[in-house]
Amino acid sequence: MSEGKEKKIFNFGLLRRVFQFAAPYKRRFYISLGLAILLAVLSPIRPYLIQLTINDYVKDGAAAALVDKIRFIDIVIWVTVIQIGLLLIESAFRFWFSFLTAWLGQSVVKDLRVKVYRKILGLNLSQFDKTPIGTLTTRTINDIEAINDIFADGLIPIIADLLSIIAILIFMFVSDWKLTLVSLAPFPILIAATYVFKESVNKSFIRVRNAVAALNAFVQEHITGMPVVQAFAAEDREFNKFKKINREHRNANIKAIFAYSVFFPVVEIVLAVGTSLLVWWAATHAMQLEGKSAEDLIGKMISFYLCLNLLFRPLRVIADKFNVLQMGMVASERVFKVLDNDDYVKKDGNFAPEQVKGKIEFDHVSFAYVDDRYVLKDVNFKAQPGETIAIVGHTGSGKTTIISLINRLYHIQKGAIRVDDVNIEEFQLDALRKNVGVVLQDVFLFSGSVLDNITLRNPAIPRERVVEAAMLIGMHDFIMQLPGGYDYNVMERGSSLSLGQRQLLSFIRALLYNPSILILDEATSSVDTESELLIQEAIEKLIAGRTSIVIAHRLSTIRKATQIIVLDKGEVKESGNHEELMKLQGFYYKLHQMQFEKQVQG
Ligand SMILES: Nc1ncnc2c1ncn2[C@@H]1O[C@H](COP(=O)(O)OP(=O)(O)OP(=O)(O)O)[C@@H](O)[C@H]1O
Repeated sequence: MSEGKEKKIFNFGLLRRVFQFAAPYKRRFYISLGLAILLAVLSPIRPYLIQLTINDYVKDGAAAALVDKIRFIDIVIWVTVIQIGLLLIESAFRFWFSFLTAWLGQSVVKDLRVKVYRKILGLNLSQFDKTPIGTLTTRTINDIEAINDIFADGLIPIIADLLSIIAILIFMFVSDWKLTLVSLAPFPILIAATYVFKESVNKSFIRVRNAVAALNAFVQEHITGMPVVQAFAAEDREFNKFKKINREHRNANIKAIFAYSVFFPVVEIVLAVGTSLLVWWAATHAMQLEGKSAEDLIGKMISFYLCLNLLFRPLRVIADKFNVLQMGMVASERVFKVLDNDDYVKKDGNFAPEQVKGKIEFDHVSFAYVDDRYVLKDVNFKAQPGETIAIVGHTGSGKTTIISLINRLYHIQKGAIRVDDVNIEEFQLDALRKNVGVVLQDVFLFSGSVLDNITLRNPAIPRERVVEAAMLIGMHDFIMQLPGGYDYNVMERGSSLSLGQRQLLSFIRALLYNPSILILDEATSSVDTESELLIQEAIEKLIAGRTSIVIAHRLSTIRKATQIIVLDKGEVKESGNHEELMKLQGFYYKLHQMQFEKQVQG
């Protein structure tokens, strides 16, 4: 996002939308606003009481002390008790106010995060191709946290501070406008300093945030890619890059700290000058006045001194709060962009069969991931229930794309894909996907137990069925050898298991869900002969009785396929069974010689 956009503070539409999320907590929201008003009204009372006490009791009391010492002491004690009482009430309200605004912020954050995550879960896969993972993580974690600050440290506290500033100013002006003007004479300096400070801190904050994002992205990426870094002995180079990003992070923070270090002494100096002017004016004028007027002025001077302190307290932090508000607004704009993304998977079909028979048809299908760069061109094929279709072709020919389209991970631009003669667009998405089992080459495992990874935490699948399926696939003995067996904790992304083992686990998963259609992307990695046999047998068991579409890398799978589709640059070059295609001596024949014959030799 450009910095120009970051500057936009008061986008009221945006603010209104943020506050709509507080609607379920309306009562607490209004209570916090009420408290803000109450605190504002309370703020000038203490200075006023002091003024009153000094004017009406202390100076009179001095005279009265000669007459009625006991009565004078009584009054002073009472005034002190009232002062303490007021302070306690104010503190209690302030605690309630801070707690409520923080509570509101956290509740809004909780609701928003659920909404954003639900949205992310439903986004079309093409969105994940376009948006880096780090960005979506930032939206769900950091940006939403910044929205919390709009409530806890932003708008409502700013309203509370402004109201108390206004209340104190009114009191001061009503009490003595000349004295007010004199003591506030250095204020324009403060306003200018606040403005400069706000701008400078804001710029530093943007730099800090970018630096944090860069640090996060760098560490995340390099820990994931550590095998590559170490294998290519790139540690030193990467370490130096890290140091550079880290230095930028420190520099950005130091800029912000510098602004704070200049601003706070400036505030203190302005306060001191204001106080000196107040004392100087009151003292010189008191000397020129006589009797009651002179004594009143002294009372006012003391209460104004308190007022100045009360004024400066919110002023010191208001610039900071404006920054927090501004950050929150920028963050909310980004979060709403995710919420407003209408490229989500539309579950609009209503055909929801329990179990499909498994007929698949690609009817003149053309597809492009981006604009009109078609990666599949006019693809046609049919698979009858129970048949196995093997897709072969060079790398980048569109094999993975074909299998991604069957369960509607992407929408096709031209043609139609039908399952049981019904266009897949007319299926209810869940129903379609329940019928299409997918086993990918790079099996993604979540951190959790082997059992959790097989069932995907579906409580409807009992452990016994998992064991049964594992036995059928031939994985049971292997799993039992792991420490903890089915409860063995698979590390993040399954790195503690080999590629072949991971694929076998996902075979068990597919078998359990018992889909009528199976999509299988065979792992290309070479495994030892024993595992190879295990995998071959498992594949046979897996595809038996289902319509299977296999991106085949094994000659054994290809030979057994009912039909082989030969893809080249997104087009079907040839199709038929192994014998037919070999006889043709065309594209498949050459591919076979190049890719598969070495398997026979090997
Ligand atoms: N998410 C994506 N966004 C944009 N283009 C993509 C995307 N995925 C694949 N492509 C492009 O589509 C074309 C077909 O890719 P696909 O992954 O289907 O090939 P493949 O035959 O499965 O290759 P391989 O055998 O290497 O897995 C390639 O040119 C690829 O660059």
